[in-house]
Amino acid sequence: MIELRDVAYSYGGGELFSGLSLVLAPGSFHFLTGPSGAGKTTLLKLCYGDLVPTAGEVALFGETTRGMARDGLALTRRRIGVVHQDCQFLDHLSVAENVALPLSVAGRRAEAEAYLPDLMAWVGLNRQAGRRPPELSGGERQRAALARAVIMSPDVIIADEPTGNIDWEMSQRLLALLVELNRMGKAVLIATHDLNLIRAAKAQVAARTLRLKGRQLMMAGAEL
Ligand SMILES: Nc1ncnc2c1ncn2[C@@H]1O[C@H](COP(=O)(O)OP(=O)(O)OP(=O)(O)O)[C@@H](O)[C@H]1O
Repeated sequence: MIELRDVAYSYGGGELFSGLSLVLAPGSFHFLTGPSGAGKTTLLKLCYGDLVPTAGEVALFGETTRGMARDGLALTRRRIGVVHQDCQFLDHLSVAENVALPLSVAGRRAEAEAYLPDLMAWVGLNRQAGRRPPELSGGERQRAALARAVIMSPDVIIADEPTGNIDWEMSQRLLALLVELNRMGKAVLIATHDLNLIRAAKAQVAARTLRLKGRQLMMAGAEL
């Protein structure tokens, strides 16, 4: 579904990484780790077409992102749900309206209304649905961001440090949701520093751990 072939990326200075290849198959579960600044967020952005590689190719559902027209890219991106590191919301809208935003923007407001109650219940936020985003705790924000990422029924979920600022219990809850999505057949890719989270996940799913270090992507050892 997502394939990186011999990819390099540079923001203008030296290359962050090069010769990097990766395939995210349907139903796969990957973690991405590596030191701060190694390029994890950059790699995720390449995977969802927010950045185009400076060398090599990224193919999303069989189509390379280089030269993809804006409309085509926007349509393809609907098949990838992204939970961003800072998970920003529109503070003048309710939590439920924020979660429904991708569907509303796509002109599918009726579907959003039909689907929202179940989705809010699934992430455990029914009681918070009418609140404004600034009233949410860190863990609630992450779950709202996950709900927003899955409302378009994407085939792939990409999450950047989803448990960065939340406690262990809440991390476990978020992980359980991601595992459930994976069991429904969705490919999951999570960038994280949290080795305990990776260990907890490996007890539940066949997750692979990729490590970005020294400009290269490696499969992490069995100790993780
Ligand atoms: N828009 C940008 N312009 C120039 N340099 C950038 C830009 N975004 C990121 N960088 C640089 O690229 C490098 C990799 O950044 P990136 O955010 O991908 O790393 P990361 O592994 O996700 O880090 P962290 O774990 O701290 O979130 C860093 O040195 C960063 O300063």
